[in-house]
Amino acid sequence: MKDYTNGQNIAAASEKEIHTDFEKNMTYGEYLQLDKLLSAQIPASGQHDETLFIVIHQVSELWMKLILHEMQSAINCINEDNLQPAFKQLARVSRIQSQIIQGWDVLATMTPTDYLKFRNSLGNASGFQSYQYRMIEFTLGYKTKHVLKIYEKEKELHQQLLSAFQKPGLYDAAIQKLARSGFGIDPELLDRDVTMVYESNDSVKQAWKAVYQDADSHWELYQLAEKLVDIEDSLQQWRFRHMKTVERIIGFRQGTGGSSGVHYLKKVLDHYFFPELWELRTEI
Ligand code: HEM
Ligand SMILES: N[C@@H](CC(=O)c1ccccc1NC=O)C(=O)O
Repeated sequence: MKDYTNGQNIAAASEKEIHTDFEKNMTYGEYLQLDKLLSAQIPASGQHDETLFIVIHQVSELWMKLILHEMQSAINCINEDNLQPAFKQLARVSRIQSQIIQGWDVLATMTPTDYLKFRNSLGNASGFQSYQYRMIEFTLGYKTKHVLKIYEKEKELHQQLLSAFQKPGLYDAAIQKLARSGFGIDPELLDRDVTMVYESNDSVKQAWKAVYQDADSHWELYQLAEKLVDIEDSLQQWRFRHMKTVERIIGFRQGTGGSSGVHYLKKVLDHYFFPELWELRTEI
C-alpha cells in the first residue's frame, strides 16, 4: 500500500507510471509558464482597481483563445460530417461564455470613481482593438471590413485577421451541411462571397424550419441548430452585460476608442449572427 501522507512517494509512484525523464524535471510553474503569466499585470497608474481591470481583460482574452480553438475544430468536424465531436466542442464554447459573462459581476464591483482614477492612463486603448474578439466575430460570420484597418500596422495580427476574414465561418459550414443533407439551399449562397456580412436567406430559413418541424428525422441538424442558438444567445448576453456595465461605470461618456460609447454598444446588440434560426421561432 502506498504512503499517501508522503508527497515524495506519490511522485515516485506516478513517475514510474506516466512520466518521461523530460517531464520528471518540470515543475508546475514551468509547465504553465507562470513567470510570464504572472508578471504580465503591469498597471499604468498604480491605482488600486487597475489590477482588477487588467486581470478581467486577460482572463477574457485567455477564454477567447480557447473559444477560437474549439470553434475552428468544430468547423472542421462539421465539414467532415463528423457532428458528435463538434457538438462537444460547441457545448464547451457555451460553458466558456458563461464564465466570461460571470466576469461582469466581478468588474461591476468597481465604481465610477474607482475607474475614473485611472481611465486617463488608458489613452486611446479600447476593447475595440481586441483582435481575438474580432476573430470570434469573423468566425461567426460577422465580417466587418472596417475593423481590419485598426491592425494595418501590426503585420502578423493583420495577416491572421485577414485569413479569418476570408475564410467561411461556422454558419457557412452549417449551411453547407444543410445542403449535403439534401435541403434545397440557393446555389449562389453555397458559393457566396464569405467576406460579406452574412444576411438572412429564405432557402436557409425553409431548411431550418423543416428541421425544427420534424426533429426526429433530422436529429443531428436539430442539435446543431440549438448549439448555434446557445452560442448566439450567450454572445448577446455578453454584449448586453458589457453595455450595461459600461453605462454603470462611465454613463454616456464617449469611449476611449472614439465611439459614442453606450449608444454604439446598444446599436451592436441589433446584429444577428444566425438570423434564420431566430426568425423561424415566430413562424413555425
Ligand atoms: C470599465 C470597464 C469597461 C468599459 C468602461 C468599457 C467601455 C467600452 C466602450 C465605450 C467601448 C466602445 C468602443 C470605444 O469607443 O472605446 C468598448 C468596446 C469593447 N470592449 Fe469594453 N469596456 C469595459 C470592459 C471591457 C472588458 C472587460 C472587455 C473584455 C474583453 C471589453 C471588451 C470590449 C470589446 C471586445 C469591445 C468592442 C465591441 C464591439 O465593437 O462590438 N470591455 N468598451
Ligand atoms: N473603452 C473604455 C476603455 C476600456 O474599457 C479599455 C481600455 C484599455 C483596454 C481595454 C479596455 N476595455 C474595453 O473596452 C473607456 O472608454 O473607458
